[in-house]
Formats: sequence, structure tokens, C-alpha cells
Amino acid sequence: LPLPFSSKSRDFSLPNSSWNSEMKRLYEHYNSQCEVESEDGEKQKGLWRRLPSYNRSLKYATGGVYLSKLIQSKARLFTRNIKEQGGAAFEYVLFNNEEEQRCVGIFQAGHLLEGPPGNVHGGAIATIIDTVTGTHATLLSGTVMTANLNINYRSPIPLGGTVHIESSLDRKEGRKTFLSCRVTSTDGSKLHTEATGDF
Ligand SMILES: CCCCC/C=C\C/C=C\C/C=C\C/C=C\CCCC(=O)SCCNC(=O)CCNC(=O)[C@H](O)C(C)(C)COP(=O)(O)OP(=O)(O)OC[C@H]1O[C@@H](n2cnc3c(N)ncnc32)[C@H](O)[C@@H]1OP(=O)(O)O
Repeated sequence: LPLPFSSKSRDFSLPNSSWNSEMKRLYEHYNSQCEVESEDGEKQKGLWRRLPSYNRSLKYATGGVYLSKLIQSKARLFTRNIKEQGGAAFEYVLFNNEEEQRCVGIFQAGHLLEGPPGNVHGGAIATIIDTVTGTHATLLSGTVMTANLNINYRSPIPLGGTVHIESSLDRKEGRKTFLSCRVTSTDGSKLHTEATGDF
């Protein structure tokens, strides 16, 4: 894994009391298929791997001469920048399936992410799609930047609700990685958002 994933800071992608039952159920669904360690310490490889998540991606990055020490010390990852617990904004956890080149996000949208009344803001949806696909592209190709993100909003996401986000590899072309992403209801029956990204 890239360096940022091995940090020892607080891991924000573990279950907390703000998670609703759907969030917990899906977490368990994927977590139960992750690597397990038996009592004699033997590791059994799982199909999925949970990706820890911290509030800084590069805690000790210098950021170049233009970044002041104050900014460096206060910088926070956009999706993990709320001090209080309680599911106010982005609650999410990512699981990666290396073999099938798929990455899944389970996302519970808190009350601070309102756009249209009662529904999630399109920018927040774009943010979580960028997070899932950007992380997936990083795992597939090393350090990358989002060059293009194309989003079709198909049906609103209710505020407070949980959705399933899936990123899959379309193709690699030289140093470019192309991914597709679908945001659906947790049972997969309702399509909320579709996206493609170039990284
Ligand atoms: C994404 C992961 C971030 C990395 C994180 C690291 C570790 C992970 C740790 C924790 C994870 C935590 C968070 C991750 C979650 C979210 C991250 C959010 C990701 C972002 O939110 S990131 C910010 C938004 N992002 C930018 O701020 C990019 C600004 N931009 C640039 O930095 C340049 O623009 C760049 C680098 C994109 C290209 O620069 P360049 O110098 O390589 O460009 P060049 O012209 O050589 O193009 C080379 C080939 O790309 C094609 N190409 C270029 N631009 C294109 C476009 N827009 N659409 C389609 N194709 C395009 C050309 O057509 C050509 O194609 P060809 O080779 O076939 O001709």
C-alpha cells in the first residue's frame, strides 16, 4: 500500500455509534470476507481488504515552499475534517478487491451534506465518488491525480441514507487509468449516480 495508508493516526473508517443498521450490515458483509487471523496466528487471505482512513493523507508532507507551517499543521482531508463524532457529514469505509480490480465504498450521508431539501448535495456525491475512484486508481497505478470526472446524477440520495459505491477498472493506457463508478441503493435495486473518471 502507498505510504499514507500505513500511518498510525486514528482510523476513521471503523464502525461508530452514528452508523445506521444498513451501514453496519454492509460493513459486516465485506469485513467478514477480509483477511482473518486464526488463533495460531496463521493468516488466511480474504477476497476483500478494508482500507483504513485518516484525516491527513500525508501527515508530514512539506508541501513545498509556498505552504506555510500553519497551513501544514492545520491541513485536513476534506472528507474527514469534522471533529465531532456523530455522523454529521461523510461516514464511509472502503474495501478493495485486488483480484477483481474492484473497490467498494459504503457511504452514509450526514445532515451537513444537504443539497436539495432532504437530499444529498451533488458536490458531496462528487466528492465521495472522487474518493472511491481516486483511492482505487491510487491502488491500481500508484500516485495519481483526477484529470477528469464525468458524473450523471440519476436519482436523488436521501439525507441520512446509506448507499453502495462501486468503482471498477475500465482500462489502463500508458500512465492513464480509466475507471467507472456506480452509486446504488444498498440492495442494488436503485441507481443513484453513474460516473467515469480518468486518473
Ligand atoms: C487521486 C488520488 C490522490 C492521491 C492520494 C495519495 C494517496 C492516497 C492516500 C489517501 C487517499 C485519500 C484521499 C484520496 C481521495 C481523493 C483524492 C481526490 C483526488 C483529487 O481530487 S485530485 C484534485 C483534482 N485534480 C487536480 O487538481 C488535477 C489538476 N490537473 C493536473 O494536475 C494535470 O492537468 C494532470 C496531472 C491531470 C495532467 O497533467 P499532465 O502534465 O500529465 O498533462 P498532459 O497534457 O501531459 O496530459 C497527459 C495525458 O492526459 C490527458 N489529459 C490531461 N488532462 C485531461 C483531462 N482533463 N481530461 C482527460 N484527459 C486529460 C491528455 O490528453 C494526455 O493524454 P495522451 O497522453 O493520450 O495525449
